[in-house]
Amino acid sequence: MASFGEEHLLSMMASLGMSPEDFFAAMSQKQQPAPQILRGPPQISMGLPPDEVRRRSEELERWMAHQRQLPPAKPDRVGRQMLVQSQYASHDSFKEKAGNGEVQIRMTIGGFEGHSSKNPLKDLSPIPLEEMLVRKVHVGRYLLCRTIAPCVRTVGIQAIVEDQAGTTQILAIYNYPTCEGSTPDYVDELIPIGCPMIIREPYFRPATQGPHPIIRVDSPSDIVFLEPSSPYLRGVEWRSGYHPPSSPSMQRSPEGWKSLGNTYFQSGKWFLAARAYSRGLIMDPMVFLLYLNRAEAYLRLGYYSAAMADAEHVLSVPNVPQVSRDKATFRLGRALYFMKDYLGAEERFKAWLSTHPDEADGLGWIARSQSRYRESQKGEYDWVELFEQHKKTDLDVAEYTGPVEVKALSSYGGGRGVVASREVKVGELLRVTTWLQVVAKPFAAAFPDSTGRKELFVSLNMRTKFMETHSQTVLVSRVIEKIYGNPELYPQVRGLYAGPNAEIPPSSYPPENSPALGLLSPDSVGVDIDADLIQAICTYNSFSPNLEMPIQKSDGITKRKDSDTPSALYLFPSLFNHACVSNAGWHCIGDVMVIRAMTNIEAGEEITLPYCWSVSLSKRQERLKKHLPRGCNCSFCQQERSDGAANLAERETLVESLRHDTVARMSLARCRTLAVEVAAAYPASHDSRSQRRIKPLLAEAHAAMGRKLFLAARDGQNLERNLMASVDEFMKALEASGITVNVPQRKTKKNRKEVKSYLPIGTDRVPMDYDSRIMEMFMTAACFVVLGEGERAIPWLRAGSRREPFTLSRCFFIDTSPQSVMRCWVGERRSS
Ligand SMILES: C[S@@+](CC[C@H](N)C(=O)[O-])C[C@H]1O[C@@H](n2cnc3c(N)ncnc32)[C@H](O)[C@@H]1O
Repeated sequence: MASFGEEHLLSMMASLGMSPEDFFAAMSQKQQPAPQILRGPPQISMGLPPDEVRRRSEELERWMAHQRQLPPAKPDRVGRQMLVQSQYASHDSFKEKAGNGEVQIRMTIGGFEGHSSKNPLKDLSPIPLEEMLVRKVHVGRYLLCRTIAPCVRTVGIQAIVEDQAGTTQILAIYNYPTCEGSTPDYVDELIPIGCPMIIREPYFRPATQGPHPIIRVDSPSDIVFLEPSSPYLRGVEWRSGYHPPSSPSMQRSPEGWKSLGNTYFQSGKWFLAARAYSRGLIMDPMVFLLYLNRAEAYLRLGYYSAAMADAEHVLSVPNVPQVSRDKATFRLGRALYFMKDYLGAEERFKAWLSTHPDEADGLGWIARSQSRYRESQKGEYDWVELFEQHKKTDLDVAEYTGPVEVKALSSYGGGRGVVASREVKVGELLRVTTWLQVVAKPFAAAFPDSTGRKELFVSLNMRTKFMETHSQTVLVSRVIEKIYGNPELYPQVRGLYAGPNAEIPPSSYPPENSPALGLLSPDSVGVDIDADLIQAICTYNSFSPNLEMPIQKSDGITKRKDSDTPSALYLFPSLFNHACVSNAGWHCIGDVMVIRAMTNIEAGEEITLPYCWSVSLSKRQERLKKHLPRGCNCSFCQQERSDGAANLAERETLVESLRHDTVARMSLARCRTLAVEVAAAYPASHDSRSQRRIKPLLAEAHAAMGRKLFLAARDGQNLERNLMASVDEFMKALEASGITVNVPQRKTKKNRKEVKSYLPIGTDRVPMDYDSRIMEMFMTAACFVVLGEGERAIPWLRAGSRREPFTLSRCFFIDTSPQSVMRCWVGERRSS
């Protein structure tokens, strides 16, 4: 029974539509203590400025350190009725908000006090809730409990559970498969009332966002949902009764489970379907149709090794009718395809086609398998076809790794890096045979989704003390789900660098083949997933795939439409170390990452990538902080620093003046003096005779000047003079970026062919800021077209549209014909 006070509180929470956790969090926010007293944790909320986020994170860290020193203690118990009623109120509110189509904004804290069990369930002994202590991981024990109220989607899933003795507690389950964006109805079916479960080595976490401790499960491998005949339920009695009120009834036959599974399948609830088929199989493992159906459900979920195992099982059973064998063969082919066994897949599709000669589907799959095999073996891609699909976030492409190998490089965090296994030349993809190329698909990815999102996450990453976007937040649970469904891939993720406080990973990658583990059933994964480790790995290895977007015309400036930051974990690309001016570069087409040489590379030379780029030294250091807490020391940064503090400070100021919006408002005269000021901030005495120095800020200044002159000409001011001056500035911009500008060749009878393919730029180096420089090449061409010198324009169009992926991707969005350049000029003039 709830006391009068409790009832009062209850009705207040219900009227506010708040769960006890939310309610107490809100209350403690109002009564936030002074930091030094450490009476309660600081509250982290959205919209705090970065400095304040850092300050509160540090305070939270101190608070947790203080908590760790305290002995474990009995929690204050909240009455059963109060918990259940407020959970129902939250559930109603959850349903109402979902019904109204409201986007649920959720905030969480990651990289902090996580716990995942590593001991097998068979070695654990039960513990009742009454014995569990706050601030303690109950190593060697397991909690048997069941839900007594509907579950509610919060950041994870919030449940109210009871143990056999009827003691109740709030349970928060994070990172459970298929929960992202789930509706109230789905959650009701995923974890129904009365659902019995086991929590391995439960952690009773002190409240961080409210005074109420909770049992917190971070890893889906720590929770085992029990089917009715589980040995862990044998002889178990529940003090509160056989079934909690409102618990759904269970199927009683394999056929019942099959038909329930089919109903789930038809409504796209593949996880629930796979679970229903599994329960049918527990009742009768001889029903091969349940394996066959489950294989399809696993395929839809992306649990490929499990799908393969089920399809293979059906094919191994004697006397299975041909129609089912065919289905199993086709499903096996698809599973193998997505497991990158393209030859195996092709074989299965051919076998399938032999019994279905009229089905076009089979031919399509055979062709896809053959293309993927070619790509994976030779690195031959149809780039144009790929760029055409650039908006997709799941391109059908095979991975390829060129002449590179992982080597122990002890000076780096993680102790490894990637080196060239033979000499590599930068150059045109289709002509040069010794190019470097790595093409990778993400292990898991999250892209901003403007349509139909039901929830928006923001998280505080306690490792970096930065707020993370929705995509960065959900990436962690997507990686966990991929491992859940494909446990044999876990070693490849676990072998990545997990930060300075984690174990040093093995020096080789990928790890030696360990015996393949499959998913046992949707309710039980055969591998212990360390959720905290995955969070760390995502922190130190994820990329933000810079989706290709059409270059938009506006003062010649490249603009992208992205408003959120996509986030993806790539496996092999995670092994490359950083250099600001690197010898290789990366970019993405859809979710496909392409890594290519930016300069010629010697055999054995380390290959580096830029993790980020900015012309500002301080901005680069700020962005690299989580990787390089003591700052980047690459040769380019060293060279920049050698210019001295005064020049660097001056350049930081000038970076601000060179922002595109500022330049757009600037007069031509001011822009000219700005270019002079920038040039002066690079002391000529530091220029090397043998090598042209890269001066990215100077490149920006010249490019800005060139654009100003171009616009002045377009506006009718000294057309010829301004266009020639504009070309001159563009040339200076290219040179400041490190591009060699070639003297045009004279046409003679002998070299007519060479002149036809002549490139006005050197091809031995692709600069960091190539995106911008391509624009200048096209604008140079435009200048020549307008000046009536089409012949001189053509080499610049050729230069800007070189047939290699980095440039091709840009050109794909631009019509590079002289007519189009002309049209663009006339159009801009009219609109101005
Ligand atoms: C994505 S991992 C790169 C591969 C890593 N070295 C490994 O062994 O797995 C990123 C981490 O490598 C280290 N690292 C990368 N570039 C570095 C650099 N230029 N200097 C020092 N450490 C670097 C940092 O510890 C960084 O957090």
